[in-house]
Amino acid sequence: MLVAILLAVIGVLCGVAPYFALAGILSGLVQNTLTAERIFCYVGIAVLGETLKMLFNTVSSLKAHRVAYHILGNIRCKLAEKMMRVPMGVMVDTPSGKLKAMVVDTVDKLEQPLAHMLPEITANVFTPLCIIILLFILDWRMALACMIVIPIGFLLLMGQMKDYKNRSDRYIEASSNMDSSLVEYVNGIEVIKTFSQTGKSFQKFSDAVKNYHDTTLDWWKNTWLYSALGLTVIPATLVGGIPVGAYLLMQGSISFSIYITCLILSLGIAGPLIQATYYADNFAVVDASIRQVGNFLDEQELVRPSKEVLLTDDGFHFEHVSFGYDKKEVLHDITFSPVAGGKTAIVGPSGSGKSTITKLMAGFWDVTSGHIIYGGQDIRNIPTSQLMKHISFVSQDNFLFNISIKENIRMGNPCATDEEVLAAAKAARCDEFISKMEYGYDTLVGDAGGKLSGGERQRITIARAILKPADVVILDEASAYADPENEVYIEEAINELVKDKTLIVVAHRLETIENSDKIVVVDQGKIVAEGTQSELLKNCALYKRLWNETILTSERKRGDCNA
Ligand SMILES: Nc1ncnc2c1ncn2[C@@H]1O[C@H](COP(=O)(O)OP(=O)(O)OP(=O)(O)O)[C@@H](O)[C@H]1O
Repeated sequence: MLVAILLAVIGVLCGVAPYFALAGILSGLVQNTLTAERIFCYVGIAVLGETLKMLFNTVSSLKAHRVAYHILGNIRCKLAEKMMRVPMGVMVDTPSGKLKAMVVDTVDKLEQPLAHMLPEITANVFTPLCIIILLFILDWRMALACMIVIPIGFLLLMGQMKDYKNRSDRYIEASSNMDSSLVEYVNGIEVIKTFSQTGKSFQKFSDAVKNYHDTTLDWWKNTWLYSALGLTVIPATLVGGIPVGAYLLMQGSISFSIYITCLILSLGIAGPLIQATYYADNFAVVDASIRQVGNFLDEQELVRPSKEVLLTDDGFHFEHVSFGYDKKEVLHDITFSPVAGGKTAIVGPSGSGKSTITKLMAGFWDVTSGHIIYGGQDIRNIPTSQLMKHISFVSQDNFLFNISIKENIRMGNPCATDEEVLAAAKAARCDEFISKMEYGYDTLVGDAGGKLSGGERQRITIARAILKPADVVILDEASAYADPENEVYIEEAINELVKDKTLIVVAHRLETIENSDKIVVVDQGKIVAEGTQSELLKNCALYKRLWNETILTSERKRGDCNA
């Protein structure tokens, strides 16, 4: 960047040459000393100056852009890395449109200032400075006369900086709101159409667009007068220079060539200065953008060590764990141990805290109090990457990346061979439907997305988990894909997944967990009972009620099928 600034300064200095050449021609003309060779020489100086100016500016701009895009790339990578380290809550609570706006648009706003502002502002301030020094060397009275309008013009321009910080904050907020409501509108288009919410949802987006429009217009309404006056006054250097110079000329205290040179040189002050004020505008944008990016980078992280620790076994233990997403506690003093090497089911009414328990095991959030122990260590003392080597987390959200199906499965174990990927897909009962696709395992998920059913997507994510050599499988059992055929396939896939592993399953349909080694019953964030199916049916009224509801639902379903 320093090289870019230096080159820009040299470029600007070269740009002063044509002014000297013009002054030389004019004073030669008036003093009758001009010859054809002199004219040729002056034109040569002017052309050379302009050419060098263009050359230096181009190289400077190239260098500055390279640096700027390097910086933008670094900021974006830092933001993406940060997303991996902040608690999941920060990611869940921030609309995806807002995150997109920050990583793409806010960071993009730094391109202009970085690539242009630093070299050009330096060059544009340096040139007028050189001209002013030259003017003072030529004649200090002419220098003052020419410059008298500049402070007045700047005072007028300063008027537009009134309330600048608030205005630029409002502008960035309005632009980010417009982005996030557009992303929300696009992501939710299916729900919007299904529930005929088109008008209401579109209204939210059009309100955001209107707000952006009003904010921008409001900004210009507040600044245009100051800007117009300032930009008219600053270039008017001749207003002081011509009369004062003429008077000094009549008095005989300056020569005609000094008079003409000063007037022409003074014309070179305003252009770069005005250009510099345009870039100065960017300071507030830089400030607001950096603050927004900085706030995210300063978000508190889940603190984990980087050095791997010794894990003695693959058993989990909850010891007096309490947790709340915000201030409201949702888990209260939970103590239990899933069966190592066996199957533990977590059951309870909706909203009782089952999924939250599993998310805490995967380290997505930190507990408020108490300890979650894995392999003899508090999970806060285990590096995330080490913990994740031991855990496969299969949630209801069957997220597939827009890469080939094969690569989606391979994410479970990047070192797996094609044969291993195929074996996992077969075990997860995916092979049949994948093979029927035109490009088979190489089909891009984006292309196949419309063709994949919810159950098929889930089986692909199970294949991914089968491939991962983890000791513990945490399964947030899906209740959504309950058509009989898929249900059978998914159950078979899950049975393959959990062979010889510790399984912790959040169960919504109790028939699938009746043979568990341990069933933990959760109600309103507390563990109310634990034991086997037969023990709980005897001792736990809540479990008995949930079981009866399950039986009733199954019978109703069977009745429907028979009918
Ligand atoms: N990201 C979140 N931010 C704030 N509150 C949350 C969040 N996720 C869940 N909750 C709240 O925590 C409580 C427990 O939710 P959790 O998802 O663990 O229940 P659950 O038993 O798994 O429910 P379900 O069976 O319906 O999936 C609920 O009151 C829920 O509203």
